[in-house]
Amino acid sequence: MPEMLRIAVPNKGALSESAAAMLSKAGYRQRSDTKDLVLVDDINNVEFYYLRPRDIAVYVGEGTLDLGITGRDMLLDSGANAEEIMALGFGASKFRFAAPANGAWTLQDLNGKRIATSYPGLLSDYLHARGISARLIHLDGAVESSIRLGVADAIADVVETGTTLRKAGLELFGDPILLSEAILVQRPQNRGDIDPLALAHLQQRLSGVIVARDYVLMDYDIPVEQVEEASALTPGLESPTISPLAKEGWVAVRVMVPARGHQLLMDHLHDLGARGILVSELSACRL
Ligand SMILES: Nc1ncnc2c1ncn2[C@@H]1O[C@H](COP(=O)(O)OP(=O)(O)OP(=O)(O)O)[C@@H](O)[C@H]1O
Ligand SMILES: O=P(O)(O)OC[C@H]1O[C@H](OP(=O)(O)OP(=O)(O)O)[C@H](O)[C@@H]1O
Ligand SMILES: [Mg+2]
Repeated sequence: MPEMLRIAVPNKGALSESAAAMLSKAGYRQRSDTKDLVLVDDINNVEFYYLRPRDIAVYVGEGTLDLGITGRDMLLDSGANAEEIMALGFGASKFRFAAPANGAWTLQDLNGKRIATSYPGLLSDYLHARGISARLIHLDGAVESSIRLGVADAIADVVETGTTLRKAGLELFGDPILLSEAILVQRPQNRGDIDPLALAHLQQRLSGVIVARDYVLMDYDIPVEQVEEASALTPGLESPTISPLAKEGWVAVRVMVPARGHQLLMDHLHDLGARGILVSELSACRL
């Protein structure tokens, strides 16, 4: 039996529920009590450690744990030696500058100013690379209040919908500093090997969940003369499966299509002459 894979999972915060849900869909046991710190999944030979997402890159970077789920922004901010190996398609956010509305700020205006942030590592790398010298004010959270309260002139913070910024009377400026999402990280190669087969299975399972989330399975019948045009609309991931139908001159097509916009696709296929168009949700897949 190879050694148990040890995986860190966010214990709370913006990423924790989606991370646990993704692992459950991928067939792994997850904790039922949010106070549990460790969970052993014997069947899959995996041990899950529930940790603060900010600390996960540190544990994995030090090689104490094999793998972890965290935010790309948190990995880069930590400066830890963990390596991003897969984007997980949830927990998307932008890391951006903001300042009081109508101030018409530019990046260069930050020279000599105070910038509040919970991500000082990420921010100082960015400013340094652009030759901007500013004073960083490191706060734990609720960074949007720092300007009104007089400890900063501008902020660099996580923005998802932008609601928090607007409520604080702030507006964005400059390009996004970073586009972040939840990622899978692995420990550096020089900190010991990860069983390659176990890692491949984990990644295949997670990819399967991502694809099952973003695609649906579509079946339709169509006259042979129209099948080429229909296939161009529904090329599938590799290519559509086309089978003969008992009805002369017709074929059946089975193909995966993006979940987003599939109703519009059904309109177009129907206009082309397709009939019996069925859509089924995917619960899992392995490509
Ligand atoms: N709306 C959001 N608010 C905060 N973080 C978000 C949001 N959407 C996605 N994220 C991502 O989630 C991660 C932050 O997670 P979390 O909320 O646990 O951190 P935290 O703000 O430091 O913790 P806490 O708020 O519990 O003190 C980052 O990778 C961030 O990019
Ligand atoms: O663009 P929005 O959708 O408004 O989301 C972004 C806000 O949410 C997060 O705060 P959180 O609730 O994690 O509190 P914190 O600042 O104390 O971490 C983040 O730090 C922003 O303040
Ligand atoms: Mg937060």
